[in-house]
Amino acid sequence: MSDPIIKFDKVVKRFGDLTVLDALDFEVMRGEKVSIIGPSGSGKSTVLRILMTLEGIDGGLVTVGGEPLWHEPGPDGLRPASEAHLRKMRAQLGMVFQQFNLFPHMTVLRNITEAPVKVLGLSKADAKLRAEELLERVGLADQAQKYPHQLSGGQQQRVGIARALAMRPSILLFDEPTSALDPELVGEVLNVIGQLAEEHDLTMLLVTHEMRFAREISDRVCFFDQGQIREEGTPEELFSDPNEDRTREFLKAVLD
Ligand SMILES: Nc1ncnc2c1ncn2[C@@H]1O[C@H](COP(=O)(O)OP(=O)(O)OP(=O)(O)O)[C@@H](O)[C@H]1O
Repeated sequence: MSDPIIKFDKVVKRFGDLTVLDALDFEVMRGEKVSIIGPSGSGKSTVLRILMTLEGIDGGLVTVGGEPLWHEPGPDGLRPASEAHLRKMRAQLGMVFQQFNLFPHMTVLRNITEAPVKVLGLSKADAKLRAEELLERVGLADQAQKYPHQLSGGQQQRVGIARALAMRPSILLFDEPTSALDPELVGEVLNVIGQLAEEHDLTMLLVTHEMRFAREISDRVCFFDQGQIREEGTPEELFSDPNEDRTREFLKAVLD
């Protein structure tokens, strides 16, 4: 775990007058499981959306696997990335969204096979095999022919996880994957994410309000505040013995 697979170097992100990321420095090592916690509006989801190439940046450099994400080499140094470069870089990342974002008019199976066929060029038969294995893994082998609206939120989110994994990303991003779920459905989704966290090679970056879960599965927890990492450490350090008053206040508010 010595090689940063994700690196934010003085990254600035603004929405109009609002500076959401303020010269953010942030690294994730290959295979590391990192949770991002922090108050609402502190820029946590923005970090994931930048990595997923859903939002651009206004300054600094993001690298993924050692290559610039939002830039590519040109004759006079780095220039803004082309769509082809973004597409190539995006292939390393998968994202699980808060609102599942499944295609409502496609069956569960098709939701999972669509991108491997269209983007990776897999044959339909191979994509189906891959999808079936993944459905087995998330405990939904018998739901392949259903449509999203026929599933519970927890089941839909497990399809969302299978769909992200079908692209075989080396980095998996989770944006508050349980916050849209009824409380009784949270556990089944956390179980699946917890199993993935045991995979040595997979890098995971998780934005979550589930503090107990973050504590259980993470190698490192980062407390975000006002577009910067205010404090970071092992779960033990951050949750049991935070250094910063701001971290203590936040934890007190969310854990009480
Ligand atoms: N597309 C956008 N246009 C304008 N403002 C935005 C946009 N996306 C995010 N913001 C603002 O940027 C700030 C950071 O948003 P972000 O979603 O990253 O926060 P967050 O820490 O993930 O919060 P939460 O825990 O509530 O999801 C917020 O103030 C948000 O309103």
